[in-house]
Amino acid sequence: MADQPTRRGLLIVLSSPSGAGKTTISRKLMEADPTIRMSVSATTRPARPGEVDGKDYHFVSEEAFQHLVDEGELAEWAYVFDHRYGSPKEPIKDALKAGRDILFDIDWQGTQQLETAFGNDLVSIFILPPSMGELERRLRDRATDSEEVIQGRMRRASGEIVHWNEYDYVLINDNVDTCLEEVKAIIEAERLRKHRRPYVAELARQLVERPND
Ligand SMILES: Nc1ncnc2c1ncn2[C@@H]1O[C@H](COP(=O)(O)OP(=O)(O)OP(=O)(O)O)[C@@H](O)[C@H]1O
Ligand SMILES: Nc1nc2c(ncn2[C@@H]2O[C@H](COP(=O)(O)O)[C@@H](O)[C@H]2O)c(=O)[nH]1
Repeated sequence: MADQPTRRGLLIVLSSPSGAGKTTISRKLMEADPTIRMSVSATTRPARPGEVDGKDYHFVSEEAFQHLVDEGELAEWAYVFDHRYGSPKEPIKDALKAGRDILFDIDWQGTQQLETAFGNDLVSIFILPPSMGELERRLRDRATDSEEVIQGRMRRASGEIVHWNEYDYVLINDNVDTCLEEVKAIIEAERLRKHRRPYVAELARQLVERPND
């Protein structure tokens, strides 16, 4: 059989209120499927203990972030919890061209912007916590933020959740392993969609037009 053209890469977006488990699920997903790369965001928020510059985020100053915006180097950006966060454009273009999938851990504002820019190449997943009480427990148990920051994130949780219906899929992260399996199933199915596999349409046409070949 002739070489099959590479399928188009997918932009996979995970959003949720802070603490529902996006980062946990993203890490496990990339362990399970190393072909998926994480989009490393730029942010003006200070690094948490253990976070690595260039791996978890590109930690930049306000001036450096503004420069990225002015130079058009971000595919989307937004203010989240009083800091600026944005997704670099270049790795997205490279991934799409190479037929690789790229994973985003971003909020609803960024998702709307990527939806406008990349439409058909985007799959968006919203992750709900089982309850607000459990969300607060997870933020507290994570032990990465001050009480003030935790309270701020809890106050803004419903402002994020209210956007659930703008997403293609909505999952409940009660059990991490179950939620991870659901994310994997979504990605598997989305990779098989016909508009991402041009050779399927080509084969179907050939089978109809030249059934005796
Ligand atoms: N299903 C789960 N059950 C119990 N704890 C969980 C579950 N999923 C994640 N956690 C824990 O909840 C905490 C928050 O998870 P995580 O950091 O992945 O959230 P997040 O959505 O990425 O938050 P943020 O938006 O602030 O980055 C972590 O300590 C994580 O280990
Ligand atoms: N619109 C964007 N949102 C982003 C981006 N990177 C992260 N985020 C979201 O910010 C909050 C807080 O993250 P934290 O690491 O400080 O806990 C969370 O909801 C992320 O999804 C981005 O590039 N663009």
